[in-house]
Amino acid sequence: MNRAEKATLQLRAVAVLRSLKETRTYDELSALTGLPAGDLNRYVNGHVLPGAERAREVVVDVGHEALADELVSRVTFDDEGYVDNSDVVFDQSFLNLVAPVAAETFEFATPDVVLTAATDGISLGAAMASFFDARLGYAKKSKETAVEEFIESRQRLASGIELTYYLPASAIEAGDTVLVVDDLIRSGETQELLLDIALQADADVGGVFTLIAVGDEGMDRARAITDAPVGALTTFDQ
Ligand SMILES: O=P(O)(O)OC[C@H]1O[C@H](OP(=O)(O)OP(=O)(O)O)[C@H](O)[C@@H]1O
Ligand SMILES: Nc1ncnc2[nH]cnc12
Repeated sequence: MNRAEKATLQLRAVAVLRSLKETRTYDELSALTGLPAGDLNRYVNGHVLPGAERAREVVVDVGHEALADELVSRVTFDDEGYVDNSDVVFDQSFLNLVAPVAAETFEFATPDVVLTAATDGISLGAAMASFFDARLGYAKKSKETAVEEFIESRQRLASGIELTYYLPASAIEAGDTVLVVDDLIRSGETQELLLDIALQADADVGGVFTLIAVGDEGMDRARAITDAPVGALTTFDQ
């Protein structure tokens, strides 16, 4: 790890601790992290940075678990098993915290472009793109007006309905590394379309990340298409 990477990791840990501190006392934060309250106070106030090893533990263990718990508390399921995750995808600050945790937890290649599907993937896509200093592209179910060239991918769903996603061709260049993200993966049909778009663009897939996986089907489908890391912040049973 070079100095810049170390500093980045340390600052990610501080961001995680600051966010956890917003709703906790130092004693509570100490109980959650296993770190002394005095150290936490110095980190949160920016007087001292955590060492690299401690920083990694904060981000990967504490940050991941705390965000996953928070996500579970914000998501509801209706009687037919459909997910309402509005309280997550409408909260850009929450998603901004997810980005460093996802980056540190899964070994995604650093992307040039974060690719997602409109509509609900966009806010997570924006958080991930901002974190990686990458461009954001979102495929839509309709053609954007005034755009002339699209990469399109069509699939007949289990229901028999055909689904097509369109991405303006200028969004990805050949050779770009693409991180595919979405708020939710269930069947994996949307992921299959997004990954197909990335492959049509001659891009390299650097990873697939979702906030919520419902069951394993969609994650397995993505893993069958790419060797890159495929990860979820939280997995719910089908
Ligand atoms: O793994 P899958 O079975 O493909 O499901 C996941 C997709 O479904 C939802 O989008 P939806 O198609 O409802 O569009 P929206 O974001 O515009 O609501 C969600 O945002 C994912 O993109
Ligand atoms: N909101 C949702 N919940 C569960 N599965 C889905 N597939 C597409 N949208 C979904």
